[in-house]
Amino acid sequence: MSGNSFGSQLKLTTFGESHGVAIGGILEGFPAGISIDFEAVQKALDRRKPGQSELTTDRKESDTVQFLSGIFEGKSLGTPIGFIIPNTNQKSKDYDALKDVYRPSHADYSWDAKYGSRDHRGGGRSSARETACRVVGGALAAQLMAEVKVSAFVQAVGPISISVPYTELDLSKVDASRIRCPHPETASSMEDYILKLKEEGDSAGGVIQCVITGVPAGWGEPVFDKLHAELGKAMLSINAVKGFEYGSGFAGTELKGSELNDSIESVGVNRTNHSGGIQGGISNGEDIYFRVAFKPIASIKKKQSTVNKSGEQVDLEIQGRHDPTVLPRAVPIVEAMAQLTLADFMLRAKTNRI
Ligand SMILES: Cc1cc2nc3c(=O)[nH]c(=O)nc-3n(C[C@H](O)[C@H](O)[C@H](O)COP(=O)(O)O)c2cc1C
Ligand SMILES: C=C(O[C@@H]1CC(C(=O)O)=C[C@@H](OP(=O)(O)O)[C@H]1O)C(=O)O
Repeated sequence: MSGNSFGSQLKLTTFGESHGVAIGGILEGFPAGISIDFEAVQKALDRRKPGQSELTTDRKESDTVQFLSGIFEGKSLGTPIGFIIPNTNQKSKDYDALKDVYRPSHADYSWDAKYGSRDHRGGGRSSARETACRVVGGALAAQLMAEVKVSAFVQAVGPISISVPYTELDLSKVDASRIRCPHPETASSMEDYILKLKEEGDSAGGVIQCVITGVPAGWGEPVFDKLHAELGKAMLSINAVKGFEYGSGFAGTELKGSELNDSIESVGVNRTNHSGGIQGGISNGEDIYFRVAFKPIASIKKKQSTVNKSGEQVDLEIQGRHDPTVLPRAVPIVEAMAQLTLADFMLRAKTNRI
């Protein structure tokens, strides 16, 4: 299996299945001499871990990370940082009924078609459990970029969305609601909507917006490795992601050039930021902002019709501990993938000019 690594200069490789002994990762290219803030890493993991509230899966994991290498006396050595997170609360019996039955819109059939066999328990390696390792990598990457602030929040759940731009939101309040939406009235409607669908045995999708401040002009490699292209890959590699747009995105196509162009006030300062802080694949020093679309969770209790491995029709009512929506737990995953992408480009930028 290839494709378990992300990044160029700073590279995260992850391994492990949801119901195996542990998941883990190796972060290569992390510079030596950095004092590691272990508390910040655990705090990020706590925001992603399962079992947080009735808006998330009931699986209870402490997601305590154990560092195995690359750190000595609290500082990075410049050598690969290896780590594991034990799996402690698997309920593999929940998946017995799914061994030979394909869940609609999960990864069951496509994995079987590709590999001929799979660890069906908890979705195996296709489970979003793997994303805990990305959060460790992201929290370490963030420690290389003191000036950069990455803030994600839930902007929409199903048909309910925040109607004001991010510039009018207090992003320090994201964690004030369980859904991680910084607009209190909208957050409450979002939670009601999710809980109603959960009661009906259904699930909800939505949109996460991410805002990044403090990136200087000059990060991003302008041909294949454009900053927005790598951010797009980072986001689209997260489980259940269906779309990515940055800056004016799809809505910008309805404007004229004269309306969309960011008119220039002075060198490095624009009057608007429809570009989303990226021009020609390179950061221009303004806020970077993008949106990520997540589909509703595939594993729902509501009756669905599917087939088993032998091709027989089966009625399926999925049991087990599933998230009614990915959104609140996906917020720290989006942040982590953005942090990994940015730190990689920060290190790459250091070789651009002597
Ligand atoms: C934070 C998070 C939690 C998730 N929890 C579940 C879950 O409990 N049940 C489920 O069926 N899918 C869950 N997913 C989505 C699946 O992992 C994903 O749909 C599956 O791997 C198939 O991949 P795809 O939807 O990207 O095609 C979750 C995704 C994320 C990001
Ligand atoms: C365990 C996590 O989330 C899991 C993601 C997931 C899926 O299909 O992606 C399915 C569920 O797995 P299980 O049935 O084993 O509880 C979630 O709980 C986690 O994020 O750490």
